[in-house]
Amino acid sequence: MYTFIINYCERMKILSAQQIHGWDAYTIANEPITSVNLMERAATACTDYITQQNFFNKPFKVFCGKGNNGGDGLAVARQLLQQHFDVSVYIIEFGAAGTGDFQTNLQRLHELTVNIHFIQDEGFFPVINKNDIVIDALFGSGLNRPLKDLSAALVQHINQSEAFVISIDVPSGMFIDKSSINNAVVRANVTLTFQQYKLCFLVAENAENTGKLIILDIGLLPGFLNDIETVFQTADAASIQHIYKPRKPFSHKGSYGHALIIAGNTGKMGAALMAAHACLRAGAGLTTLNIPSAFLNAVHSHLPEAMCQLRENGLSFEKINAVGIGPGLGTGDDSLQLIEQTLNEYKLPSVIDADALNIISTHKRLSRLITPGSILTPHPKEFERLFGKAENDFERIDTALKKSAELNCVIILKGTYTLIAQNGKGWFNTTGNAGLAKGGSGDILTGIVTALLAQKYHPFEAALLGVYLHGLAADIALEKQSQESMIASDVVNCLGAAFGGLLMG
Ligand SMILES: NC(=O)C1=CN([C@@H]2O[C@H](COP(=O)(O)OP(=O)(O)OC[C@H]3O[C@@H](n4cnc5c(N)ncnc54)[C@H](O)[C@@H]3O)[C@@H](O)[C@H]2O)[C@@H](O)CC1
Ligand SMILES: [K+]
Repeated sequence: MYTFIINYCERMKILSAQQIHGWDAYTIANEPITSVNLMERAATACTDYITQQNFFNKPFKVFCGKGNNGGDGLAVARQLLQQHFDVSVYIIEFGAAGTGDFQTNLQRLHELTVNIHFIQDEGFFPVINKNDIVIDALFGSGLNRPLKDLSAALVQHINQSEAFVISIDVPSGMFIDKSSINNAVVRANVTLTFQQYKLCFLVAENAENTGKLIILDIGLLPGFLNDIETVFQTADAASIQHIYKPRKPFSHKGSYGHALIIAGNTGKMGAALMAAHACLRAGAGLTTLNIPSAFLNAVHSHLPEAMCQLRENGLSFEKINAVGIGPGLGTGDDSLQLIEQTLNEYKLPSVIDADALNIISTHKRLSRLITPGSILTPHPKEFERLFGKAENDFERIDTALKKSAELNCVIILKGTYTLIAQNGKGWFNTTGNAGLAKGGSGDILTGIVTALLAQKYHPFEAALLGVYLHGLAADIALEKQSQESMIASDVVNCLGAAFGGLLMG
């Protein structure tokens, strides 16, 4: 089994709604701190953020439910009033009593203002002006069913306004760990969430509703995380540093492996060049490109460090430590043959990308030939061609976890927060930026991960480190480029600084 276990990254676990609740309770019991004081700490973190923004004394309209998310909203409203802001509070009324901490905060707020309104039906909705700042504290991690009736109408009312919206913990109506597609969900400009990433913030389908995500530290005790099992984690600098193996002074090119990149075809030779360039820059001892002979001169003039195998002469895996196959290969019969031969003859893990994945999608029998430990690097469209259409991002992620276990492979599902799935568990990468949304980015990722495999990183480590470095290099490229102007070669040229960044943490 190619499962690789990392357990030194406790604080990056992604929790379910129930576990989040458990973490609050653990902190309350063990710090110890009262529940209402923990709420005060969460509210203070929100108020501090809000008051540091340039809202130029605009009026605040704070919308609260009657759970603890609403309690946060009431505490924020009080703290803003204490700082002399103009604050009105609106509480959605379902007839039931609020939670204890909600009631305590309501009492505290009553001592400061009478500007508190209960919304019993749509007639009570206030006019929301363009100039208002809306604080959305209707529902948080306790949401247990889609919003409907009055609460859905209120969310729609907020969304129809042109006001700037700040959601506390989560945009109201959004589920923490499952899809909220087609539900009524607040469309926030900023979401102030507590302590950790939540799964809902890592998927593209929620991006428009989340707006800018700010993670506020509210001092939940890290000890809780030691003993809990999660399906997902994020990869942080500390975990990546553990993976990274610095080069040894008494080493030679043979110490770092020989990578073979099988890529490129007429009209798409750039993909092969970019993958090989990235492979060289990511540290492979030797890099060989398998290409049609017509492009030999192009490779020698652009990448003199790379060696070439001529495709017409067949494939050779002699002394090859890692294969990367697919970028710019095309989907013709010649490529099908190349892939079939690679899957049949090469018995170490490979990186399988782009057209190689597309060919496997149309010749499903090939998936049975994939060597255990191989790394598949689909973007969402390639993923769907391989494994079927998903109803939403959460379903796609779930399929990636299942397929990684079934095929005994690592699956890199590319996206803003790329998922690295292995044996039913998932890691999300947090480096990178929208400058990577461009042709060539995938080709260089294949080159980087192939180079790391050649250097004898475990496939899961190669995937995690490769994706992290790829994103970090893109972040560093922003020092000289914009997200618009950045091209894949800029990212490759920043790999040196990215490796350097690993050492600094
Ligand atoms: N001490 C704590 O437990 C802390 C909790 N915090 C806040 O507490 C929130 C979680 O609070 P709660 O667990 O009380 O939950 P919420 O405040 O998210 O709301 C849950 C309430 O709404 C009801 N509800 C759920 N779905 C509904 C729907 N679709 N329509 C109508 N009503 C619905 C539930 O039955 C429950 O009464 C977090 O998001 C966070 O904002 C923070 O103050 C940090 C500390
Ligand atoms: K909320």
